[in-house]
Amino acid sequence: MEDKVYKDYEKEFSPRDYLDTFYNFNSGPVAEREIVKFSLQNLYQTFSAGGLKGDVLIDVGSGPTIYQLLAACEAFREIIVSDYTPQNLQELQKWLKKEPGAYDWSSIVQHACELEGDRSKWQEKEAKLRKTVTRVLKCDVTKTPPLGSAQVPLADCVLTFLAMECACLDVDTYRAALRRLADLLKPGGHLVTMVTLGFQSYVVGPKKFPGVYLERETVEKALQDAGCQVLKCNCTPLKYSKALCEGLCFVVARKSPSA
Ligand SMILES: C[S@@+](CC[C@H](N)C(=O)[O-])C[C@H]1O[C@@H](n2cnc3c(N)ncnc32)[C@H](O)[C@@H]1O
Repeated sequence: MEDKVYKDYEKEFSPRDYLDTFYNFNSGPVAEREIVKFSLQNLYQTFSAGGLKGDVLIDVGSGPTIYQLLAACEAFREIIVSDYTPQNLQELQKWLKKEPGAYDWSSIVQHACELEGDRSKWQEKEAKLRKTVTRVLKCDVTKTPPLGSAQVPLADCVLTFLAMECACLDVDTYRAALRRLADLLKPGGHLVTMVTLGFQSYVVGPKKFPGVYLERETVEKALQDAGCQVLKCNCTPLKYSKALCEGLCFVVARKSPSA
């Protein structure tokens, strides 16, 4: 691997390399598979019966991935996905429109369905998710507003998985980005995030991308200072084989009802 660190997602990030590295559920590294399972389990617990639900969920920094929406698509009427990188948005559209060459998520979708009680319903789940995602938008969490000029309703839930620590290269930028995400929420809405802890960099194909080093306490404080109360913080020492990091943290926070 080169020592050079790439920061320009638009020029350098390959969605297919990313998917092949981190979401090759059947034949990829055990660590990456266990992390997907950890994510799906936490998402299932958060959005299944009796959990969070509502009209609109906005996923910020979706990347080229859909696994993070498999539980939520049962609980929200509409899902808006967004990412900074145009080629990621194209990769998402390919899957949503069932175009030739779209990434095969079926093993991961089957695992999500197994958690819900019936692995065989994976095709229905894919159809449900395709129907529930209504918009695919460009976003930049370092800008205000992060979704640019797109008119979006205030969300019942903002989801952001493994993206803020890549988009923001220092803690102040991370904290500002979380405040922007909280601004997308209705009062009392929920912010659900998965964060790589002790993060330094990750490898996508032949390229290394940087990130910000975050500790659990920094994440919790940033959420509180963005006007959110942390309801759940589930950390694991699981580490990617293709990233320099110390663990992961799944967090559910609630924006103050009076904000
Ligand atoms: C590690 S990927 C995470 C993708 C996906 N959410 C997942 O769970 O695998 C990091 C993502 O952050 C996005 N990103 C980078 N800079 C960004 C910015 N300024 N605003 C929003 N997203 C950004 C990248 O395009 C990339 O999709």
